[in-house]
Amino acid sequence: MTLIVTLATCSLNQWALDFDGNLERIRKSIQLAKAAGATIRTGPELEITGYGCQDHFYESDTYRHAWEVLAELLQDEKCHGILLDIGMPVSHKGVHYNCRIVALDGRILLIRPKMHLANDGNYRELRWFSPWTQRRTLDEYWLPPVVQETTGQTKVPFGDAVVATLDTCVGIELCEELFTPRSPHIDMFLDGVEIVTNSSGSHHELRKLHRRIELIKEATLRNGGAYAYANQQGCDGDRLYYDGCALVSVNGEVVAQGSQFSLNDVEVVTATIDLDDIRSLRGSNSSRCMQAVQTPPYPRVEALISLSKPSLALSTPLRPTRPISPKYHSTAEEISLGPACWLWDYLRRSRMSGFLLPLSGGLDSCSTATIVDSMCRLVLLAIAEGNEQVIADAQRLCATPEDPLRLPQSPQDLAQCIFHTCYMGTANSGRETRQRAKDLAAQIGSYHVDLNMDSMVSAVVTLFTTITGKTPQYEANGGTTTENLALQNIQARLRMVLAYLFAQLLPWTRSQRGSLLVLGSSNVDECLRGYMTKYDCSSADINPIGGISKQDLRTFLAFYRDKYQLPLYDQFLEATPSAELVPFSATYVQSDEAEMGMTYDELSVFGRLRKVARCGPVAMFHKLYHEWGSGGSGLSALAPSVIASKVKRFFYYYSINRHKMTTLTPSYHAENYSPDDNRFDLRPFLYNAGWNWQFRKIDEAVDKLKPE
Ligand SMILES: Nc1ncnc2c1ncn2[C@@H]1O[C@H](COP(=O)(O)OP(=O)(O)OC[C@H]2O[C@@H]([n+]3cccc(C(=O)O)c3)[C@H](O)[C@@H]2O)[C@@H](O)[C@H]1O
Ligand SMILES: Nc1ncnc2c1ncn2[C@@H]1O[C@H](COP(=O)(O)OP(=O)(O)OP(=O)(O)O)[C@@H](O)[C@H]1O
Ligand SMILES: NC(=O)CC[C@H](N)C(=O)O
Repeated sequence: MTLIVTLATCSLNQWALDFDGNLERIRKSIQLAKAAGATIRTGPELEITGYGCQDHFYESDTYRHAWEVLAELLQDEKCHGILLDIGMPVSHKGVHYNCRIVALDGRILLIRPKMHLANDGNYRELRWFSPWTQRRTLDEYWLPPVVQETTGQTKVPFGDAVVATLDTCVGIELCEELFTPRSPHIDMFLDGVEIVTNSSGSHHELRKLHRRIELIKEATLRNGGAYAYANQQGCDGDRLYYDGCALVSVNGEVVAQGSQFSLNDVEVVTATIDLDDIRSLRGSNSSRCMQAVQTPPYPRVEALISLSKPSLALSTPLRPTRPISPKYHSTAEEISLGPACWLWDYLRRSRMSGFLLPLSGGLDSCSTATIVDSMCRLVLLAIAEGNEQVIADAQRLCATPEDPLRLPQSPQDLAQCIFHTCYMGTANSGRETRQRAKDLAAQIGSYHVDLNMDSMVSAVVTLFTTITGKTPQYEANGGTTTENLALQNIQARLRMVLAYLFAQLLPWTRSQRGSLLVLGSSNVDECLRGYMTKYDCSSADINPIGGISKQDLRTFLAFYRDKYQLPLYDQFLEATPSAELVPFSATYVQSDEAEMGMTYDELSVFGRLRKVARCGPVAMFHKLYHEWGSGGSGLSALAPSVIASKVKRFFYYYSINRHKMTTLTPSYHAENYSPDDNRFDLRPFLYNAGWNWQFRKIDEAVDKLKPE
């Protein structure tokens, strides 16, 4: 007889330590799962506390409140009648674990601690938790009073076990366990487990989803079985955007997939599967059966529930969900959606009134502005779909004394309420950049200010002259490089001061309440090279593009131009990137790439080799010799000495400017070659920029490559 099971997994927009909000989102997901006919529900990793609590996982309050929230869920009868798999931290015998709680009808059946912790890149789970290393072993966990009173239980099994229901067997995996070479699901599936849940706290990185989906498909491809993946979604209080994409795979195929980027706080994804499909596939695979016989059994805890329904006996027959092709966004789409969703969460959760962006008419600040535009479009779509949370948040932001429940009527209308742009010109600013900034602001609908700040610059320079008796000059007027840089940096830095002043007072001038978040727009490449003034407009409150490369930003703007038919973007794409901080003439215009001594495309290559391929100067030279030199596939091979000088120049500038990364504005994490010193790329910031030993080795290699 066919046994049909409806599984529910979900993406929840949890927020670190927001226990009320997290509880309500979990509760809602359980109710939606039940309404969809599901008999088992899984949710994101550490969903009760939020994944990103970080050092709050040292605090006993975090554990105490997690139990209190769990007790509320257990005693809520609307959450009974379904097998629940809920995430929270648990302290056992003085050790902290990242756990899943399996519960049914108000009773806890099992606490399953994570066995393989995530500890690279942005992940630091070993800082707060220990892995449970006792394979297939159970201990007794004595419940805290708040749960004892609720469930009537005093102790429950704690450890590595699976859950036997009346008709099937369920295993549990937590996020990173899927990514390890010897994932627990392999042995669990071999031991007769038919459904594995995976609860994740997995954040977005451009082009990363493929890997995750391949691993999930692979999990059920060789062994047969069903795999239900849940993830957190949204900004839970940090630089990371968790990108949902709850998913169910059966026998190597995806049968259900949720959104990767969304403003919905609760998204439940269900799939109906036929257990017979799993059993018949397994029975026909002889080599798998032989391995299964040899697999040591897992301890089983019993759940007195039948997850399946005999499909033919139902008045409305349930049909297994058909396989689908997984959906992947292009990189440009990912940029238009991920940072936009993150900005919306940040804005509403910070309770600020909107954004202020110094808009220069260049590509970078144009990209930041475009991401805000994308956010406004997403908000309007969510309002049209009746998303109650988005409606409430938009009403708070757009309220007027006359209409406290005012809702924006268009993306431009929303931008007019919350988005402020400011062109801060000097004598060195070009007419074209000023006009482009104005045109872009009009297109997006931002409240735009176009000002000149020469009086401010000359006041500071005059003060300096009065005190020192010296007047710095631009190089073009006979000044030294130092004078030239100082005159540029003072313009750039005063823009930052002005930006914060306007962010604080612009709403007041418009009879609005509150103040604005200052947005930054340095991209990952210029940060890496240090081609920016420390504490200028790069020192903003948050930066949606700080983790995105110039190359990807160009692709993003071209995509946006085509998607919404906005020819104005051509002007930004065609313009030569320039800081416009020195006098220009008929024969000279400042250009980023000329001043940096390298192109943005080269910087992307250096950046990836430095961080992703973990290259020091010598390894980078070797790799680039194969890539760009005569051994490479490129048409115009570069001489070893040319490659050597490019590598040395990069490392020189990277190292003298590394200190700028310590004060980098918090940015949306998007790239695996991000130089973010605070969380992702932990390195010294005082280097011997001569790299004497390393550069000598490069010179020796170049000598060896010279023809005899
Ligand atoms: N090792 C170290 N540890 C800690 N701090 C250190 C330091 N070395 C210098 N510093 C500090 O950093 C300062 C130097 O940094 P900073 O003031 O930024 O100045 P700096 O890096 O010398 O110059 C700014 C760079 O950005 C370029 N730029 C300027 C303006 C705008 C743009 C643009 O794209 O819009 C680009 C400009 O061409 C130049 O390459 C020093 O005066 C000192 O205060
Ligand atoms: N004239 C200006 N008015 C307002 N903000 C400015 C101005 N010039 C620079 N800024 C701010 O300083 C940041 C850094 O300038 P930068 O020249 O590196 O970037 P950009 O002009 O946006 O892009 P690009 O590097 O492609 O020219 C800008 O993104 C912008 O936020
Ligand atoms: N929370 C986790 O275990 C996440 C780790 C995993 N490598 C990921 O990026 O999704």
